[in-house]
Amino acid sequence: MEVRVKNLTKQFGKTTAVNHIDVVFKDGKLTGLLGPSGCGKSTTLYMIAGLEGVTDGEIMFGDRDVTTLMPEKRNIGLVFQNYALYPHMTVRDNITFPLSNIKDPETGRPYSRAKRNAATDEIAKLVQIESLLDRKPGQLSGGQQQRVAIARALVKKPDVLLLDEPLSNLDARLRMEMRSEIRRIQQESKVTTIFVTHDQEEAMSITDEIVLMRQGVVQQVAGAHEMYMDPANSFVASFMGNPPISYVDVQVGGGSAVLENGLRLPCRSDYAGHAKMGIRPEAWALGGDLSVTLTDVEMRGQDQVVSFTLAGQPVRAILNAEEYVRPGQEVHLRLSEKRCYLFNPETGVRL
Ligand SMILES: Nc1ncnc2c1ncn2[C@@H]1O[C@H](COP(=O)(O)OP(=O)(O)OP(=O)(O)O)[C@@H](O)[C@H]1O
Repeated sequence: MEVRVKNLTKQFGKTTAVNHIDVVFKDGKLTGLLGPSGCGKSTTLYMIAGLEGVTDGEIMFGDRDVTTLMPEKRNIGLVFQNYALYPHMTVRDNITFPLSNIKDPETGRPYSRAKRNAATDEIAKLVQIESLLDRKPGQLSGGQQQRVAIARALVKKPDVLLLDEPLSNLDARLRMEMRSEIRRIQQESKVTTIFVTHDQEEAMSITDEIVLMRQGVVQQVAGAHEMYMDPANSFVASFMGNPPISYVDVQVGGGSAVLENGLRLPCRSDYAGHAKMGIRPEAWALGGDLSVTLTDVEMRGQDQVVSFTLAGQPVRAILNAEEYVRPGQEVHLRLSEKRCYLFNPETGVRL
């Protein structure tokens, strides 16, 4: 089911947590709600869930206006970072629990035991916890508990699945595993899913589309590839990618970008004038005619991240690790113009 928010706004006293946003969360897709701490992503999710009232705006699930509906009337599944399973109940009873609160739409009466069990078995198979159904949550690993929480959120076949930083309590290895599991479960169940995270890599790796927010305002809505390759502004360019993009002040014109010290970088653009030039770290390669002195080298195995300055401004580059380089060394680099972007120096808007 498509989720559409129009002019959605949340004010907490003087703080505008969410500032007049318009977003369409596509039917059957996994959308990441991404941004730094405090940008309003959880507040947006809570308003969609009905856990937080709206100050202004509308929330539509398909043709249904749910803006003022109680959470239990919205047919949503929710998963938070602390899974809040019932410790005294078995895994089976935890998963079945949401069905004990609602009526079977086919009969208009409470779900029969047989139907509850069948729904639980089906969802346990989907999230691969069939062998754990008789255990208590305390007898499960963190990843297994999170699978149970997802099963519990999906058992009543919600129209929308809402996940609030569901992986942040897991260790790094488990997080990677559960990332791909959430992707698989979402693709198999085809439930429209909104996934809150502050981790750009997590958002890029599993989502169909990313909504990137800053200070309550949506900066860009795009798939991971487009958002990385074609950022709308310098905030987006800086937020996506690790190591982050570097910036140098330039004067653009005649096929070049000229730095303050007179250094010329290739730059074909229709724009002429002062700009902030963003250079992705992978834009650089060894072997070229630009001479720089390395200030730092971080060996990562498959490649190495080096630092240097251009006209006094710090720049980071990812280089092939085959050639051994060290701090203090002078190296010759070339720049791929395709991975450079021009931004308005005041507003950060892409030129
Ligand atoms: N109940 C509240 N009362 C007052 N201010 C709040 C409340 N909840 C959130 N805020 C404020 O609203 C803004 C957005 O908060 P929100 O939790 O939505 O951000 P977030 O992007 O989810 O951040 P995080 O990743 O840290 O959870 C912040 O400035 C926060 O301090």
